[in-house]
Amino acid sequence: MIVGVPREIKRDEYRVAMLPVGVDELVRAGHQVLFEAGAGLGSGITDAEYQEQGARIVPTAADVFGQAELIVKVKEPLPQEWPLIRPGQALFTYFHFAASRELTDAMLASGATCLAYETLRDPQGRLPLLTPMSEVAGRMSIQEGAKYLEKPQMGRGILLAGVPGVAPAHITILGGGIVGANAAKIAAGFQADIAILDVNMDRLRYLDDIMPPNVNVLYSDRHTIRAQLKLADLVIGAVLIPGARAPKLVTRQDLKVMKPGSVIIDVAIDQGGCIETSRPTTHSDPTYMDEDVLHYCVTNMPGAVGRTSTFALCNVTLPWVMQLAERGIDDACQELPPLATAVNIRRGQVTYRAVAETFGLPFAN
Ligand SMILES: NC(=O)C1=CN([C@@H]2O[C@H](COP(=O)(O)OP(=O)(O)OC[C@H]3O[C@@H](n4cnc5c(N)ncnc54)[C@H](O)[C@@H]3O)[C@@H](O)[C@H]2O)C=CC1
Ligand SMILES: CC(=O)C(=O)O
Repeated sequence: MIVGVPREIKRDEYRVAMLPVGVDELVRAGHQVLFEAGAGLGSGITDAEYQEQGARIVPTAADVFGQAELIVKVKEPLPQEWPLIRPGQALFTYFHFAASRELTDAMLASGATCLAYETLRDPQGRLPLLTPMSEVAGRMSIQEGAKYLEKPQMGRGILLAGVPGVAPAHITILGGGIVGANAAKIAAGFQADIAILDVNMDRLRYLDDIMPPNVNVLYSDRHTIRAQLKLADLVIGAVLIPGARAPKLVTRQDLKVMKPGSVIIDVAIDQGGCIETSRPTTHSDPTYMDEDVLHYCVTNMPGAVGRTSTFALCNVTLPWVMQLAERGIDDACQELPPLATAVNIRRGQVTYRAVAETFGLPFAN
């Protein structure tokens, strides 16, 4: 199979979808790998390093899309890339379809098979291709929150840890999954005062067992969320209903009870965001003020720490790329149930129920 890796063109996206070891494995198995020139540079990997493993470097994205049967990417294709996608081609990347009707329509029209990293489920029900980036974003959310709570960044002027005689910051984390647990772990190290809210009681019991005493776990309902918003200096949005648009747990009206200059990091923005006032931002222009609350809603947080994130992502994607190349796209998806759960769109039809329901589109099983 010809596998292609284009350069990521999203703003401030420094990840690349394959490491030199991935090229080595594919070439050893008899496949060809095409790389767009410079694709790895944001993560500190040169064309020569890929070439040494047998990759063919081509000058443009059009060369990659024009020849490859399987495109392996990091972020969703952007409008400039849409015309390059061919019917029958397969794309393996983050899509987050529920956040964008335009992207969904474009991929339906393309005739391609779209395998989304974020919905691939393993036999234990976990999301192994989302997990490493959620670990990165969860950990990053606290360092970004700490920065934006500083007064020159428009925050309240609060130090997460406090000092002897002055209370630490209160951090409310909506959703206690991978992002939430990683955010709590880092925030706990800062000695902040933390509450994690979730609707999954088993998860809350588990977090209660493993977290230090400055982390409390609470059941997530309207009243508890509102009570927390009054206390919070920093809110982390970390809920997920896989494949679906994120539920809006906080309305514009709710923000009125928050302290002026408090900060929201809505990590769930890639699925539309869990705060009514959230809208996507970029690393170059990450924040805006609404209702006196500073919002940070960057849709590719791990892109800023591209080198760490590239290694973390490629460690988990490569085995699935190998399966797709070895078995062929359709056979791999029929024979391996986790790959079937990644297929969101196939040849003009929506094949992921939550995406179909989000947009009222027909669902094809
Ligand atoms: N902005 C970015 O760059 C990145 C965003 N993400 C996103 O972060 C979000 C969270 O991801 P993960 O932690 O991996 O998901 P996860 O599935 O591990 O955790 C989500 C949690 O939300 C909980 N939840 C669902 N409904 C809830 C409600 N009403 N109230 C409270 N909790 C609720 C679930 O029970 C679950 O524990 C996803 O949208 C993911 O795509 C992940 C990585 C990077
Ligand atoms: C999960 C995701 O959207 C990202 O890592 O950018």
